[in-house]
Amino acid sequence: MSNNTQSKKESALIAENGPWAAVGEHPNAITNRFYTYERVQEIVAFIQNIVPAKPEVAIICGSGLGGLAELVVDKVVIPYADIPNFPRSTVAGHRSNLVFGILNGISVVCMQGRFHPYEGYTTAACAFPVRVMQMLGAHTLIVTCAAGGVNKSYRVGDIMLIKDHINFPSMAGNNPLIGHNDERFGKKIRPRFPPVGHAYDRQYASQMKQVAAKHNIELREGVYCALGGPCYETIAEINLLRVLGIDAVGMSIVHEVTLGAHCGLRMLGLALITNKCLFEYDSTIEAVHEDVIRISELKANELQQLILDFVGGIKTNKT
Ligand SMILES: O=P(O)(O)O[C@H]1O[C@H](CO)[C@@H](O)[C@H]1O
Ligand SMILES: Nc1nc2[nH]cnc2c(=O)[nH]1
Repeated sequence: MSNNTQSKKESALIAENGPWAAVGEHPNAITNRFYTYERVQEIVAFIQNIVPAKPEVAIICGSGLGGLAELVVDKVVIPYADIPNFPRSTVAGHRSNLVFGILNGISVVCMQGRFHPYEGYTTAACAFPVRVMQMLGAHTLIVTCAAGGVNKSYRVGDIMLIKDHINFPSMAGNNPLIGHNDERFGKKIRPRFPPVGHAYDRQYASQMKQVAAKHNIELREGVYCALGGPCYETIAEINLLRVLGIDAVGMSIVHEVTLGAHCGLRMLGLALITNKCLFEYDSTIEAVHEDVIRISELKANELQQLILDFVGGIKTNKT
């Protein structure tokens, strides 16, 4: 039996039995059972009925960064609430829309609002839209986020190109790929053990550096780490992260990039440093989400400029 036929059979069984049939399994295994290949296909078909054009680039907008989607022209907006089986964003600073259209000459889909594990979604549910966007036609994924600056030299408002990440939830056994490995996701056969050592595309990273230099925008480059949240970090945790060589901390991105790697997307990540993390016990400042959104919105223009130009470069490379 070919891998494909086996995947189809397993997926049909899973769809038939539903998530309740998986009681006792890892929670992400249950969610993988819910967002089967067929269910993702149904969502894709629903969207294609509304937007026949294929997006080439998928963009996930972080906290307070949804304004990027406003720059899209010839826009078609699909609220998550209208899409069967699509989750909703429940966090301030995240709208709940898929925005399709043209950004600097290239066909894009923007997630105006993402899902985080602390909202009660498993990492697999948080990340499954990546598969939807890939199946719609995207070959590139740009992830953006707000993050706390762990690196002592970082300033509020800095933009960090994500060189690599540390996926703490995954290291603790919470990876969105846990459960059935449906090899039909992605263009090629997708492995049980996908490599993520070069998840962030090196050519894209160097193109982004050139774009930043052109605009005279200082770009940091560093390692992002995701924790489960929703608490911000203790002082001891931040000091631990620093010892580990982490530059910025957040509660997103890593599960999205994991599914992106699994289905063969080229990826670029940008983190906006919205606050400096606490290092000292006599410090009186604490991170607050309202400040995170305020800083994101304040600095959104620069980030948008970088992405706009970068996306234009993808178009140029193609011609
Ligand atoms: O990563 P994004 O979605 O930008 O949001 C970041 O900001 C929120 C905390 O203020 C957390 O959700 C964290 O992950
Ligand atoms: N975990 C975490 N996420 C953030 N998102 C924005 N700032 C922060 C922060 O300081 N810590």
